[in-house]
Amino acid sequence: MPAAAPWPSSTRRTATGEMSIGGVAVTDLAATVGTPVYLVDEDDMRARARRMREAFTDAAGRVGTDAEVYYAGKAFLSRAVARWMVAEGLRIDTASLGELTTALEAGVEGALIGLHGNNKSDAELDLAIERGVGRIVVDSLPEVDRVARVAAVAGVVAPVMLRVTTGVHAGGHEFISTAHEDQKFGLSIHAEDERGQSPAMRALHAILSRPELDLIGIHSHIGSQILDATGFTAAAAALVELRAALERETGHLVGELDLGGGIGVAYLPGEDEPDVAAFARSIVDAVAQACRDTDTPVPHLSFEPGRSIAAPAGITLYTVGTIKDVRLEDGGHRRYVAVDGGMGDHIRTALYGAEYHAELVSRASAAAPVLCRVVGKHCESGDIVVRDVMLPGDIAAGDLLAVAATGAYGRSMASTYNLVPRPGVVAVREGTATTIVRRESVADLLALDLG
Ligand SMILES: Cc1ncc(COP(=O)(O)O)c(C=O)c1O
Ligand SMILES: N[C@@H](CCCC[NH3+])C(=O)O
Repeated sequence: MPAAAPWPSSTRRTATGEMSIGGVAVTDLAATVGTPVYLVDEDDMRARARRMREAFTDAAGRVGTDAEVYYAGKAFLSRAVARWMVAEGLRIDTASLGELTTALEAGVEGALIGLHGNNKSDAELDLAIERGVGRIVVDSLPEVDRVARVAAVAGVVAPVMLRVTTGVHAGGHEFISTAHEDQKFGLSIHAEDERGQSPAMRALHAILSRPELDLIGIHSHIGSQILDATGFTAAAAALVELRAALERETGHLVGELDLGGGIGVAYLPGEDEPDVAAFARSIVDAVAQACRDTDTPVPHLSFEPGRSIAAPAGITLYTVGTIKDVRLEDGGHRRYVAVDGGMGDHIRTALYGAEYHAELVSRASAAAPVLCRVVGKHCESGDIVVRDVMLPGDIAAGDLLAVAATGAYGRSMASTYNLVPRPGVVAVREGTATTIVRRESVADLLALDLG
């Protein structure tokens, strides 16, 4: 049977066609908090986090090691989300001062936080070291010195990993695939300098030469929205080989390998989500095989999924406004259904050509479906939320429309283009709605404007 639309797990429809999530009717929610609004099914997101942790720890246990899962906060982070993740046994991966501070302010211990960034600020490094962050993922050669200097001033030894690029291409759009060589992240394990050393190996040696740094691991993130494990298994083998080569050259056996995030999700009806347990087993088995091939012990493992935990647990709820039928050059029509948000709260369609699914969720309709394009209210013709979707032909102003699987990279990538304030986020669970991120107001935006 083809997969149903990827709504959060607690999604239901009443006999009158009203959608509810977490036991909360979307019509009640729209009436009380307004639209647009992001909803997150707390139980679904937590269950996804738990399943992810179990999948990787079980897979690791089968090959005699253990694994940690760091939730990638870039997908969507708030203090509540950070607490949910830690309560489910995950740690938090951060990539900016804002994410790091949010995790810390949620009460997450520094030791359970990782810090990424290809151009980390002094403030980020200072805070990470001051709060005893469990790992700083070094992304360049100059950063080796920078982290060592901050650690020296603080009088601590900083735990660091090195982010490397393996040449493996994987994932969706070019902008979200990150381990091919011609991009800004990490250091290549391939390109060699005049001494025959790769930039990654050079940086590993540099880290080992600094007493202020403890090289705890090697990291690779190959991309995002990846639907089969082949890229991960190739990257895993490359990391194990690099680790073995470093041991041969220096005698230092790195304790941990991090394979990054990137597991994909279903965005459309008919798409299947990857089986996380099978995914985890393939990756971990590839590590174990490469360790046998190189005669090295299986390392401790870690992973950084974001999208696969957050995306399907969240939706965006909009109110329909202007509807326009536009005549096309081929004589046909396209129905433009404008909603009260748009590319400000939903940039992935414009940025990556991402595809989404939307439905009328405030009532049932027996009207024949028509091909629609859901657009926003911004001053930009590329302001498209859902490029093509069948909606009932009687869709009208005032109807509520929900877009599925917006829980990751929706609110976290939102902007205030056209000075449109960003929507809030409401967590729903067992009939209760809790605002976890307040809706922005025009007054908030004006408060930044000093005249
Ligand atoms: C270093 C790193 N870790 C983790 C992630 C999370 O990826 P995803 O949300 O695809 O799981 C990303 C983003 O792609 C990343 O750059
Ligand atoms: N922002 C990307 C994912 C992160 C890519 C970079 N790490 C997306 O919406 O798909």
